[in-house]
Amino acid sequence: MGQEQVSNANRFSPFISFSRKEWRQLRASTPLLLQEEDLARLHGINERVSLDEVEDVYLPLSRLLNLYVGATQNLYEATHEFLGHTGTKVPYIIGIAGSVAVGKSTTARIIQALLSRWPNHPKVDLVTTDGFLFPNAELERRGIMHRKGFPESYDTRRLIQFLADVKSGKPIVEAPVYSHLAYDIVSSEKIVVRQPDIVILEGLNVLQTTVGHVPRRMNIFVSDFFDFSIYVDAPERLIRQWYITRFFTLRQTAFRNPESYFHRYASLTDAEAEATASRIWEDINAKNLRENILPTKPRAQLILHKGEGHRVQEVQLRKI
Ligand SMILES: Nc1ncnc2c1ncn2[C@@H]1O[C@H](COP(=O)(O)OP(=O)(O)O)[C@@H](O)[C@H]1O
Ligand SMILES: CC(C)(COP(=O)(O)O)[C@@H](O)C(=O)NCCC(=O)O
Repeated sequence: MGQEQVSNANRFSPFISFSRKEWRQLRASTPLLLQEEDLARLHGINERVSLDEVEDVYLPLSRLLNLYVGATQNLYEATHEFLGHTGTKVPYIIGIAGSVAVGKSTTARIIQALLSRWPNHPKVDLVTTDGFLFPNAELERRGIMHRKGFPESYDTRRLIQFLADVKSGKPIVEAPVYSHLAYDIVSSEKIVVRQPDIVILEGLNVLQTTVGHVPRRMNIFVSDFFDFSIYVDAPERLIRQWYITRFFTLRQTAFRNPESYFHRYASLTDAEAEATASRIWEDINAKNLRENILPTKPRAQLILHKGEGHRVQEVQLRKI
């Protein structure tokens, strides 16, 4: 492609692309500096996340989100004034999508920690969509136990009801909880959302509008409730590697717990662990990525493109 064709392609793309260098400069006027305690908190989330990554990628992102939340809060004030002060405060909702093991939950927790430092939105709650998976008993009844994470394994109706309740300003809204240890929904536990300033909803499925190639029967989508959405992206060969590495870590940690659903994996040799993780990756997670997750990428408002070592190399922001 010649130079002119490249710039034409960019002109018609719905996204503006930033190299890491360009993106990090957008943090320049952020008054926020990271304090020792913030760093400790971020390392508590994931000790492998480097300070460079936080400063170059996540601080500019938190600045952008702060501006967007502030603009929405101003719009809300305008509507409130127009209606004669009858409205209730409703949370700003951010969706985070991407493959299993791409780093959605780490990204969500970093963003939660950084956003809660801004005075106009200190209360930031995090909800994951795994709580909205059908319980194992129901998945078994439907014969789809091997399809966990695929669109049909979620109670999407319930997820949409949850979001509708949060967005209508209901004072207390409950979300169900999934345990990776039990590999099932824990019916005795709930996450309680009490009108926070921001809700981050993280999960594979948050930008989906179809089940496979068939449009969903409901004409309302999870993403209809989002004020902003992020897709965490990386080449499949890297995500596969991260999935296998995480499986090895779990073999030495969580799987050792006799209560773990996958306790039997704790005694696998390295070669067996590699083969088992590769098989689960190929049969379930890679398939789901190709068929149901990757096609939702262009629907996001912002895409984080990761490379080796989870380093974000490029950021794409949707033009308004
Ligand atoms: N920014 C990052 N830097 C280093 N390691 C990361 C980063 N994000 C995620 N990881 C690692 O990658 C793996 C997958 O991350 P996780 O957040 O659990 O993914 P997901 O929620 O998408 O399944 C984990 O082992 C995690 O420690
Ligand atoms: C629970 C998950 C479906 C992820 O759910 P999410 O929070 O993204 O909705 C996934 O982590 C999972 O367990 N998949 C099943 C295959 C596997 O064990 O990797």
